Amino acid sequence: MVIAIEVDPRMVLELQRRFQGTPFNNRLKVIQGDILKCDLPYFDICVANIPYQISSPLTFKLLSHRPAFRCAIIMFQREFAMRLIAQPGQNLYCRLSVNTQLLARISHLLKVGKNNFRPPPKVDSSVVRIEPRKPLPPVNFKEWDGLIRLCFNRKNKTLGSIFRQKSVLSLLEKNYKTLNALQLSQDTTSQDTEIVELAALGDGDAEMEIEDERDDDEMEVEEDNAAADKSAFKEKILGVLKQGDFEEKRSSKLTQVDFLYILSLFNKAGIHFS
Ligand SMILES: C[S@@+](CC[C@H](N)C(=O)[O-])C[C@H]1O[C@@H](n2cnc3c(N)ncnc32)[C@H](O)[C@@H]1O
Repeated sequence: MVIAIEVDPRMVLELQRRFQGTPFNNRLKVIQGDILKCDLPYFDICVANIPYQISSPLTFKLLSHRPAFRCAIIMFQREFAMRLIAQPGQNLYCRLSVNTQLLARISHLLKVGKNNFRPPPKVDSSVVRIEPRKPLPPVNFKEWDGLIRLCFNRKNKTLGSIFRQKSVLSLLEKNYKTLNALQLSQDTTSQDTEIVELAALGDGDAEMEIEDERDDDEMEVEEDNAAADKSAFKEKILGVLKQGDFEEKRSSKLTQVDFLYILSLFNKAGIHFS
């Protein structure tokens, strides 16, 4: 059975008209709808000539569909196709390349020049084959994308300089503290919980009083402690990069395996990206 998904009702009618009265008619089901919004049915093979503005969301929608399909043959704008297949060290190697290649094997099948269309569009096209990896690598994809997003924000900088940025350090420190706090709260005994609950029954103003009574010296000590915490955290992050010899490396040259290794080193040190 062939299923066609088409958003434009005129195209739906045209498809149905063309197949009516042919032996293929009862093997074609046309669904009118937006492919990005509808639930995809089970499929084995996908063949698509798509509007190029949905290239990225469609690719990831297909790749997250379960059970995984066997193969997709899709025409994309040439540059998008080149990004999909780009390898470390190539100009177009980017977050899209790393993320799609983690989930699928991608190969370039065919160049389709703009003059093959009437009227010719502004861009050239390419047909690409996408085969989901089976099994998928055992990785938390949210975490993975969090790491890749940071690394490719400035793909030609060294990882050392990316991970020294204040915004990056504070994001990671926030994640680190949140996860530690969650861990702690899971580890607490029921007795501890009771104490916390009882404390919550106390007079809310007590906290205010404590805050008002802190003198300047105490405030300074707290600021010093916070600064020491920050610098210790920075050293922890840089220590992880040094451990894998990644501090001077640039994302534009790193492979899939390198990124998986970096993620595992960070995770082992309790650092998470989502
Ligand atoms: C590049 S044309 C290809 C038309 C035809 N399939 C062909 O190969 O000649 C893209 C088609 O996708 C349809 N389309 C655009 N956005 C869509 C969406 N989000 N979901 C489903 N179909 C969509 C358009 O109406 C159009 O018919």
